[in-house]
Amino acid sequence: MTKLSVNINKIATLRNARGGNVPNLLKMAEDIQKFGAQGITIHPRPDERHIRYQDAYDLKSIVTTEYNIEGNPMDNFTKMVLEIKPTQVTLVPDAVDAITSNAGWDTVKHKDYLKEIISEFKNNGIRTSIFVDPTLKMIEGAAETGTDRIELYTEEFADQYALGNKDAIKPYTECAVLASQLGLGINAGHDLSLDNIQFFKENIPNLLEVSIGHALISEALYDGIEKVIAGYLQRLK
Ligand SMILES: CC(=O)[C@@H](O)[C@H](O)COP(=O)(O)O
Ligand SMILES: NCC(=O)COP(=O)(O)O
Repeated sequence: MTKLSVNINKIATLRNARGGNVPNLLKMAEDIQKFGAQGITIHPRPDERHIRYQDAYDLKSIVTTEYNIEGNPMDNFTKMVLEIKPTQVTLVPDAVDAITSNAGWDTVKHKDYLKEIISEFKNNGIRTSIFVDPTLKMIEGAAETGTDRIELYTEEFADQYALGNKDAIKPYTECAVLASQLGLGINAGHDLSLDNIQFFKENIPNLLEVSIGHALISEALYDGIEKVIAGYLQRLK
């Protein structure tokens, strides 16, 4: 089975737009789990433009499924993760000012750095995953860091699939096969959606978890809009 971990960054984006507490991030996290999602993912960024560091602490007691915190292991992030002790930390090499994640780790160049930080998280009982592009060399490098899992960076697959290029799955399948052979667990994420998730799942052996946010929250808006408009019209009669 592949677990669905819902990334709630976009709920926080909406909340922050007005400075109040609507939508309520903690209530949404509770409900998302009540509706069956098997995990909650957050990716706090240094400018706290969506998830705030305080949200990460507040969510600790709300997330009763798998709590996955993603980010670049700079000092503040690492301190926070070690204090919260989520189920999993996913390390992403994004720049401080990145609009969104846009690359995986160079697991060869940064092997020693990753080894050190991964062992610190693991010694604290936190499962580790590292965000990687779908290239065999990066998977081999990942295995040498001691990480429990990798997260395949799926933006390229999602872009190509939307253009009708189903062959774009091939490097992901090859990397998943190699990762399994090397004893790595396999997660995936970025731009996965209702359109592409089934094809992705069917072609990736041993896919343990997907984290999905941007498309899922957008789809929830589209799916909910008819009901909400009807509710307003009813009250305006
Ligand atoms: C690692 C990854 O692909 C996601 O965490 C994504 O980067 C979400 O971050 P934003 O919501 O800030 O785009
Ligand atoms: N790790 C990927 C993630 O959490 C969600 O990415 P996206 O669905 O917002 O692109």
